Amino acid sequence: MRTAVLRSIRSRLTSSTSSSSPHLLRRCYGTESVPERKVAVLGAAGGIGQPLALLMKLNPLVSKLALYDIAGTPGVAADVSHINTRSEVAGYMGEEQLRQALEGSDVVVIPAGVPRKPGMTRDDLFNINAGIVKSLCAAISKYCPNALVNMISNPVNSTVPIAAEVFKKAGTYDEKKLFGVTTLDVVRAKTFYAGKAKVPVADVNVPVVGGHAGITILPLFSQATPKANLSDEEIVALTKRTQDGGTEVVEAKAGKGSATLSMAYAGAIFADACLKGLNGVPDVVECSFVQSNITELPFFASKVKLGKNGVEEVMGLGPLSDYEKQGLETLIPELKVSIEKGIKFANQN
Ligand SMILES: NC(=O)c1ccc[n+]([C@@H]2O[C@H](COP(=O)([O-])OP(=O)(O)OC[C@H]3O[C@@H](n4cnc5c(N)ncnc54)[C@H](O)[C@@H]3O)[C@@H](O)[C@H]2O)c1
Ligand SMILES: O=C(O)C[C@H](O)C(=O)O
Repeated sequence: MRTAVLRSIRSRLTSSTSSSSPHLLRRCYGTESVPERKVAVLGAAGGIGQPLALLMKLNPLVSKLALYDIAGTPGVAADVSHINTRSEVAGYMGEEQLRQALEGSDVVVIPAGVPRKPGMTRDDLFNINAGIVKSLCAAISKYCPNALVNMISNPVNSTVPIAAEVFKKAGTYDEKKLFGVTTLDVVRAKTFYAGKAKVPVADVNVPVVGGHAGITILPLFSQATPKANLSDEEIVALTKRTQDGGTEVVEAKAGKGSATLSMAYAGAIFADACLKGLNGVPDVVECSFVQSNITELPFFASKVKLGKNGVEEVMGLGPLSDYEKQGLETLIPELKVSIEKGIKFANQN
């Protein structure tokens, strides 16, 4: 039973999250040919950090796993390190160990920061998380300026622009290497769509574009596959449930935080896609909030092709339904404000 579960998780992480062929992956990842890759998780002792550390330890593409937090990492690292998989695990605690945690990293995943409580918006986290993200990104620009950065800390619509500004000031900004992790929106859209359309969830694909907060999350159910005959009312309900997915969890947790387990899963899927891209696996595609020129906004989430240098191609939106066109028009002003807030913070503080 235990072996079957582990096999299933590992196969999900190494087979197609994207359009990559499982056969090709198997050929690319014969044990001898897997390159060395270091992944650092910043905020590794938290609600997301701990299950994410577990999932990254199960990922055979990782050879070194650095677990950093301001407290609690020795225990998490000792625990995870006993799992008999490829990567070597090390825990780092406190700012004086941040350099060691980051040096040599290929991918840095950042779930550091405070989560929401009921009644809060993601933007209410800005005052605390903006400063955390800014200082962590300053360290990244010093110690691993070439790493791919996977930003999970909220509000993603502002923390990604903050990171970009910090990297620009340090002279290390590479727009191909900075990603806002919006995979949980895709994970939710797939789950909700499969339930409504009564199709096997493993077969479902749904792009989610825009940003990562409320109406800025725009699932494109008109492009969902397998196709299903859903009514307009059903599409509206699915869209709203995807947009409010985070709040649904925050309310259910009743003051004990926000999504951690589903986020760890989503974060692991996205980090895995980044590693595959770095390793030269072709046609790795995931949605992510990146520097973009597909709309008038400087950052936007859409399908992105990942390659050896990070973003290989920011893909277009594809054909939109009238409902989606309207959603796009409505989200742009809100997303613009969040992006500008992040840029302003980074430049004033
Ligand atoms: N992008 C998404 O889809 C998504 C989904 C869920 C949660 N989130 C966000 O992820 C963040 C973390 O959520 P959580 O539930 O894991 O919170 P948590 O409070 O359980 O864990 C956060 C961890 O960050 C650590 N931390 C704080 N300051 C730090 C610093 N300067 N350096 C390193 N670590 C630091 C804390 O010690 C803690 O262990 C929140 O901002 C939350 O809103 C994003
Ligand atoms: O909703 C939150 O605050 C956390 C996260 O952004 C989510 O979508 O679950």
